[in-house]
Amino acid sequence: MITALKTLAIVNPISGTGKQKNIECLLKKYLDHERFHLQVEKTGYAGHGTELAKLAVTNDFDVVIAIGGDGTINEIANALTFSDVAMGIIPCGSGNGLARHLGIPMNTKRAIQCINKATINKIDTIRANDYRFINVAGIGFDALIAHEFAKMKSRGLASYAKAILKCFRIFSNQSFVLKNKEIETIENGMMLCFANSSQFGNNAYIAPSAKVDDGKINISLLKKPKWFQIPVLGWKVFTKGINTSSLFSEIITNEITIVQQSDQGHIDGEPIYFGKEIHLKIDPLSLKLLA
Ligand SMILES: Nc1ncnc2c1ncn2[C@@H]1O[C@H](COP(=O)(O)OP(=O)(O)OP(=O)(O)O)[C@@H](O)[C@H]1O
Repeated sequence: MITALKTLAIVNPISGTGKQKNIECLLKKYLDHERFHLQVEKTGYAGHGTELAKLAVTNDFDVVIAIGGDGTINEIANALTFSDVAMGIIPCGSGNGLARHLGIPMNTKRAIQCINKATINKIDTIRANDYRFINVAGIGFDALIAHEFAKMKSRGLASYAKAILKCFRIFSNQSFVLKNKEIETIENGMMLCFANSSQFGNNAYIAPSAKVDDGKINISLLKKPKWFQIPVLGWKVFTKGINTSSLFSEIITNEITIVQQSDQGHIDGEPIYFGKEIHLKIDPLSLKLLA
């Protein structure tokens, strides 16, 4: 007899636009209960996902399913990295960058059916000072957007677009120092992104060649476009072609130190403070993923 995998589903009730309201019914109906012995918990506050996932590790769970967006996934991944517990994903966020990169369906029923057939593989995680992330973090313009977006009353794509427009008007290029064993350079740009996966979310590709299991961090530098360059740049971002833009350059490495002018940053769209100096290091294949 095959024993069912001890599984905890962690639902973020405030992520995205509320697709997860019906999640318990859908899990009951479509999850393979012979393969997964399921318990469901909801997060009650920011950071709760990490606490619940840590409990799952100490209580010998086999799988934790993150139900939310990249912020929820990141909280859970932080607790599961270097453990034997695998993370599954049912995307219910606003951007769902990692889920889209991994090809997980945005439709909840189909995402559950994918989990039924999924296998366990390992992916990289990235350490940035005291933080760890698995999708995309950054400094500069996108960090400012994350801080601005956090102040807004409503989430979703329209609010995000509003935050982008507001920040674009006030933001100018910054200088970033990048140094490791191979390079030491000062670059001017609008933003510097640290990518494990290829996209921010909503199929906005900032690092088209990034892979989550290659042991590398893709550092993408984007210079501020002139207003007339925005339509083409936007089209390139959403068609995986940003690497053909003259405003884009990339460093691919496993470890690097970056010095910025501000102390702001973001991880998977959540505003944080990295400080002026950021040490980035990849931890190859440090997280088990059920996908
Ligand atoms: N009950 C809660 N109340 C308030 N905040 C919460 C609660 N539970 C979790 N959170 C926080 O909500 C944040 C946003 O969630 P999440 O990133 O999953 O959704 P999203 O921003 O809509 O999606 P995406 O990141 O894919 O764009 C998480 O970083 C988490 O810390």
